[in-house]
Amino acid sequence: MVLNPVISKLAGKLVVLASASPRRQEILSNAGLRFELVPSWFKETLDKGLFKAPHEYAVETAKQKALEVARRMPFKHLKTPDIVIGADTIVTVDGMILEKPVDKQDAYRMLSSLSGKEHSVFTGVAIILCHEKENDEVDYQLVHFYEETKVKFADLSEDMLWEYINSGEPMDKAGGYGIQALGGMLVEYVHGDFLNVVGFPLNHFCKQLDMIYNRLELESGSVHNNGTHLILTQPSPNLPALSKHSSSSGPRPKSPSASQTNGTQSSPSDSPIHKVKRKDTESEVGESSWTLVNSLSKHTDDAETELRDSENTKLPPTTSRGHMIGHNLTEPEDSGPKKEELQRIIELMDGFKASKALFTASEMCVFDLLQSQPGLDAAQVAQEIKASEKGTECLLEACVSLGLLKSKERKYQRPVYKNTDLAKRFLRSDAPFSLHGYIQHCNNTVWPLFSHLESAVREGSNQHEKAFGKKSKDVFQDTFYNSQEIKLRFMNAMHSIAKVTGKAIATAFDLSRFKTACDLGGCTGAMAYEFTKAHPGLSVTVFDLPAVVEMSEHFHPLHTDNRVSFVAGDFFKDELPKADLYILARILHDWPDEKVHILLNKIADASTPGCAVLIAETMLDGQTAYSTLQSLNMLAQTEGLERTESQYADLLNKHGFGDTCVIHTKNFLDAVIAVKM
Ligand SMILES: Cc1cn([C@@H]2O[C@H](COP(=O)(O)OP(=O)(O)OP(=O)(O)O)[C@@H](O)[C@H]2O)c(=O)[nH]c1=O
Repeated sequence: MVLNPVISKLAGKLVVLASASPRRQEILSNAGLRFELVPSWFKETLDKGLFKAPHEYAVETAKQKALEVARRMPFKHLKTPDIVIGADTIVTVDGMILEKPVDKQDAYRMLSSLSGKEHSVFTGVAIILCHEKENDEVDYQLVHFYEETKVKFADLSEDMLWEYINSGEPMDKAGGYGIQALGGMLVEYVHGDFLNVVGFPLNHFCKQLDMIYNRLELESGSVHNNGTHLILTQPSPNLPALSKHSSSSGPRPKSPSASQTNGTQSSPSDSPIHKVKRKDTESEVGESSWTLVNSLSKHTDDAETELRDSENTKLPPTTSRGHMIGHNLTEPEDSGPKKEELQRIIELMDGFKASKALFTASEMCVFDLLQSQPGLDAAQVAQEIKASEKGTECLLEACVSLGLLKSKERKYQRPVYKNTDLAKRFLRSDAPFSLHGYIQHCNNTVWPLFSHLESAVREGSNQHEKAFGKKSKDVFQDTFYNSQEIKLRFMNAMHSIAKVTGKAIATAFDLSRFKTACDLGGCTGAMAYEFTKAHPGLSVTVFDLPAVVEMSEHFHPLHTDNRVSFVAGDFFKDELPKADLYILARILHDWPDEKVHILLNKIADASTPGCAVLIAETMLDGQTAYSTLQSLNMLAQTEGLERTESQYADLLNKHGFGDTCVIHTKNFLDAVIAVKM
């Protein structure tokens, strides 16, 4: 194809877009690129002060986003991509770098600083070429560039500013505006690539791909693997585009990575060639936007450390399949356990004690009591909760050390206790975001099941029989909805989680084109109400078992919304209500693939092209302790398991749902939406 000779060169390669930006996804898929979506977890927190120019910051952030995904995929997705693309868009005005606003005030600050002025939009792009070697190691090769576009805003009145901010559009966009939508009305002129402002400089990207796949190979045949690390030898000096981009990309970034490079010798800045030396490999590379990832080793190691630090585990470097490499056979002499090491292990061993202290205080209504009567001492609390003084004092002190209560020492008197803000927000039973119901479920159901975790792991199945003396064919019918008391407790638990996560899920995607939704297994309707709150044109039918629907009215909000209705039925057996959008929030993780297929098949039958499925689950891609432990939880508790975003995409694909888009909401749940083709 003449129009995209480069894009077609990528056919058959595993191209990964390391971005959650729907605009980048759209620009690249409109260009005919087929890619897998793996949003980066790299946090955009590089110190801007370390960069000489704003574009260097954007390029470095793009690199780190792409590298994080390139390094994660072989472990977490068990496949190595061929190419990973990362990007970062920033707006600069008056020497400031503007990223996405954190709230409305921040959006106001950004937009008023742009009013009546010209500003620059920079998008940094990183392309990582991954080469898997026979020994399972992966070589990375990095190409990066940036594009600048100048944009001039008209003078913005206060009314315009606030109307625009209240439209919600600014919140996920650099500089607080979207030129492709309502924000276009604020713009007087654009000099440069429009798509660069939207989030991805497509033209420049195609030129870079052309360089990688066409000219470079043709003109110098120079991409080769020397057996140790992939080296890009000096590009032919008569590659005009390369040198042109090199100058348009500015000098090699003096980012922290470049300055801290281990074993890299930079040549004088006027020389087009510098040497890269690593281990026993030496080669020359042309000065351009080409950089060897190996020469970024310090920074990538930093990125890796950052990831692992968040899990508080330090591991030696690993290969793509997780084997340890670079390990000396003879261990260095052990200087004895370090305090932090021991502390980490002890924290893990004691985790269950902390959980049980929280459950106990919650079950004994300590947080409710201290909310209504703050400042009680241990004896007074003991009297109120009808418990021993000694035991109560131990429990209160444990809660203080866990950050759930505050204590105030008094001279010659016993300390008094109050809730911390955390307890006020989440632990008292009447708080809007109360997790009291979920904590009760954890204490009464999950705890006994988890005490049989070893059996669950050995047998690969739930532990209801061992924990509750009852074999269950269907955990919902036989256990959770078996008695009124247990059913209410379970519904309370689901209600509290839906209230805490509902808004993030309801606002994860633009759902304005949908008029009707059906929340399958929507329980008390808490999630449905969040959807109708967020989308004024949407009506939601909650579809759940008759036993659930008959109790749901106990949970309806004071001001009921007639756009939420309830229909009783079994989604495996009965006909599903017709809807444009089917919501499955924390449903699929309860079931094995066979049952998920039955349900998705029924949804596909009820859907016409353009209808969509929205799945809200904790996705394993995060590999946070929360998601992996939640998977163990599903093992011990249900027939299901947690899955990765690509597993959900595959399941949906099999039933004719495509154009999958994933959002990590930074709340308990992630969201995937896919459209019926
Ligand atoms: C100026 C402008 C920006 N954007 C969006 O702003 C986000 C920038 O943020 P980012 O950090 O570069 O990307 P992200 O959205 O966080 O995604 P990720 O790649 O995962 O970091 C991107 O979305 C862009 O489209 C628009 O949609 N229109 C505009 O006119």
